[in-house]
Amino acid sequence: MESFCPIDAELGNEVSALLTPPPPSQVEEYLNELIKTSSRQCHGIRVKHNGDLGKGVYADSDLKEEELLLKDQMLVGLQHSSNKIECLVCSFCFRFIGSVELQIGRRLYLQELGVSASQDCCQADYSSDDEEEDLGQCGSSSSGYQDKLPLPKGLTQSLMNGELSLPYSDKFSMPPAVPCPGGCGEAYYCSKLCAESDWNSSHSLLCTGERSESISREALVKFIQHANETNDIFLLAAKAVASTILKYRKLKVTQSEGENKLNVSGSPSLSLLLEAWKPISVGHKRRWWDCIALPVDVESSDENEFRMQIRELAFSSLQLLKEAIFDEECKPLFSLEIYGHIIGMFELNNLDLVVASPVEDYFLYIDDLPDPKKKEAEEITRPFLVALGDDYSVCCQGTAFYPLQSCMNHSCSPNAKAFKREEDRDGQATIIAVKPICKGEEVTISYVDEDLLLEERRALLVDYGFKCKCPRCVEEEP
Ligand SMILES: C[S@@+](CC[C@H](N)C(=O)[O-])C[C@H]1O[C@@H](n2cnc3c(N)ncnc32)[C@H](O)[C@@H]1O
Repeated sequence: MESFCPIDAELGNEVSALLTPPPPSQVEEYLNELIKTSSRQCHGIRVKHNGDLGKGVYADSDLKEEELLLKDQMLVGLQHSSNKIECLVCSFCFRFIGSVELQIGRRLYLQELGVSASQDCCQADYSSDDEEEDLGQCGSSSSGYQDKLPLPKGLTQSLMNGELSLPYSDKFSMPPAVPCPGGCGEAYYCSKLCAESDWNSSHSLLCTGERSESISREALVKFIQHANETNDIFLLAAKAVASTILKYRKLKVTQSEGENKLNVSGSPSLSLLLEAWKPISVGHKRRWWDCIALPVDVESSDENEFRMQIRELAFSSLQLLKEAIFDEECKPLFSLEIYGHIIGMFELNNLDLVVASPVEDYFLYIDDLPDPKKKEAEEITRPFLVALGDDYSVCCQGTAFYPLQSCMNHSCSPNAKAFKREEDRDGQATIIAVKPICKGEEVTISYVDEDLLLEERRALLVDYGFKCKCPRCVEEEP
């Protein structure tokens, strides 16, 4: 039987007010204002509605091939839980942090311990000004010893604590790891600014440390564990809920101070909540369990049951989140309808978050050194390379919602693409023109690999809930 969410029944009007998309003119105004903010580096584009496909991005001037169109800052993003073992990045901007030695040492150390994604792999102190290691807390030491060539005992620790430095690693310097001010020992940052920004935007509610502002740290740990064991998209949904609650509280303080009174109608708390919810309200969304594509191993006769199971999973996650960060004034945010639509929005819009690893650059640099420098350096670096194995450098991988990039519609012969250049070493989305684009033309990207055949592309686009009818698809249709 379907689980019943009492908040959906009790606050049906508030929930539907939150889920009703704002009028197109308001959406365009909000998004075009984002384009104007200088930090986004937008060039010659704007968002407007197109009757059939909802909103889209259009060229506002003639654009050249390879021109940078947009560097979009994420609204919310996360590094996949499994990837946290592979690399240490800033929990806010996703830049690599620490040092080449720390990146390599930490990865080998966790590999040796056999730490898996669902275990806590981040509970070590990497802060630059603290010499003392805190390695004892780091995961299980029971099993899963790597099949790669292990290093002599103590070497990985020497790398991690800075006793051992690798040749030429100073050419690949990274910002020192700043620990979370809340004391969770899980989040690290590239700067105090990123730590503060994350704290203020969502982490103060989602931190499991002593300074956490959640209502129950124990419940929060259970919520995080459940997400790590099932689907880490729940962690992203929690960020969206937490950031809305924190925005609501800030708006309330501003209003009570009498500054900048909001011109709002209806009950004050709903009006404030709608304002706080605005960044999410403009995203295209459907319920997660309605829009998620049926996995290939699920028979179509089992579709209803599959969708029901997804709904139940979301319900379990929501109950855990509610125990951890519930706020009576923001109660509608804890309805299953809202939770399902937030995750559905990620399903339909998110872009993979990828940041290249400086560890790869480091080993390539050593490989390119002239002899005898190369030989000397390799004598020291080779054992580490061998211990790391073929996948010696792994990029940061995650998922993020980008407010402007998510307005770009799909084409199987797109005129733009998401493409990280050499200098793009953080979690922002970079969109580049791949053809000249004329003023007024729609800017499109491909949601799937364009080199696939029509049927393969169509199968993948089912995830986004539409059948592509771009000129290429029409032409290729038998
Ligand atoms: C990332 S959003 C793109 C922006 C969207 N049009 C909006 O209004 O927010 C993806 C959704 O846009 C629609 N869409 C994008 N490209 C499309 C296309 N080529 N044909 C039909 N629908 C498309 C689909 O509903 C898809 O799930």
